[in-house]
Amino acid sequence: MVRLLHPRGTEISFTLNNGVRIPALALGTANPPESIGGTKQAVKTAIKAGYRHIDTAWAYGSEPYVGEAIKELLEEGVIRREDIFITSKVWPVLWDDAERSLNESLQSLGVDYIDLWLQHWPICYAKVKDPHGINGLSRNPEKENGEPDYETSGDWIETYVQMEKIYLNPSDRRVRSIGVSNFPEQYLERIIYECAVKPTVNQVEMHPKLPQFSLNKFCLSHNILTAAYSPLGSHGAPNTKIPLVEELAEKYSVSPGAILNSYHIRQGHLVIARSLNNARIASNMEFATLTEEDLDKLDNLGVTEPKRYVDEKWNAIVPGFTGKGPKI
Ligand SMILES: NC(=O)C1=CN([C@@H]2O[C@H](COP(=O)(O)OP(=O)(O)OC[C@H]3O[C@@H](n4cnc5c(N)ncnc54)[C@H](OP(=O)(O)O)[C@@H]3O)[C@@H](O)[C@H]2O)C=CC1
Ligand SMILES: O=C1O[C@H](CO)[C@@H](O)[C@@H]1O
Repeated sequence: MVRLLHPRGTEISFTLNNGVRIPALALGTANPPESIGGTKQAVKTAIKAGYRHIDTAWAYGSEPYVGEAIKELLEEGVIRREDIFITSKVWPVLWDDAERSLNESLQSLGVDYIDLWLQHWPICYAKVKDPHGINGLSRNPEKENGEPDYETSGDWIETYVQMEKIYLNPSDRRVRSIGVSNFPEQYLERIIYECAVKPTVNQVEMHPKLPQFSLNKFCLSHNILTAAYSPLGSHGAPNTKIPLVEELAEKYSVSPGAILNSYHIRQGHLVIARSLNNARIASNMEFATLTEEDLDKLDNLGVTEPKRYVDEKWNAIVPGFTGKGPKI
């Protein structure tokens, strides 16, 4: 007999510091350009399987496909808008125009509100026209020498200030919660000190090889939820091949992807895993009640085999962000 063990990762939710409920497991949609069209089917498959949280961003180019999937699911009566949770983000080229970012995300997604809206990175990029970019703007503008083209007169906090203004306007219902992404502790401290609205979430790369102990401790003490991106190790899912992860998958009769997701959910963190494959979308939903001993062993990988997979050039200009990009 096949026994269906509950809960699944998709059935667990947490409460943000503003009282909004958030499903613990999200489907990621930062799909590579060559397969971005598959996002629509992946979202439909995921929602039909039980996912209730989709993570996207202005910069991913996936919002129109997420939007098409939602439209069809609503038409088919599979869900109502209020049954699903959508996270989107403001990319640093729109650091001084959060309003434009929000309007374009809403338009692409075909919805009239976003559940969680994040500042994607605490940096300011120059706006450079690019017909092949996102909505006519280069996603990662570069100078002639190949260095990132930053808006040096900009202050990254401006983005959050604009976001909180929209969030705080009682007659504006377009955003239910706001938060940040890729923020080290000292950046969070500045927001907490200078802004009126504490971020609900800080979305960062996190997995056993990058357990983010200090940042998690800080966020917990400020009632900010951490969300783990690239839990599987990003492209090709190298973390699913870690022997300890495979061993635990066998012990709990779940997939390695489920072990990696459960590692976060079990500790009260959100997790975002991406897949375009129906079977993997389903297997990533499984949940294992990992013991403290299992968690300790997984945590130890961060000491013995530390690894960051998403290491963009611009990481280096965010002091405290432990990327390995070139110092500029
Ligand atoms: N805020 C930020 O700056 C960032 C946010 N993110 C968000 O987090 C999401 C997840 O991170 P991401 O970097 O995409 O990578 P993930 O760690 O989710 O890994 C995705 C890769 O794993 C494969 N995969 C998925 N499930 C399994 C499985 N069970 N077994 C084996 N392989 C599997 C996928 O391939 P396949 O499709 O073939 O299954 C894909 O190649 C993003 O999509 C995005 O939404 C990501 C990076 C940065
Ligand atoms: O969200 C994001 O996704 C890409 C990597 O997949 C990264 O540039 C950005 O922070």
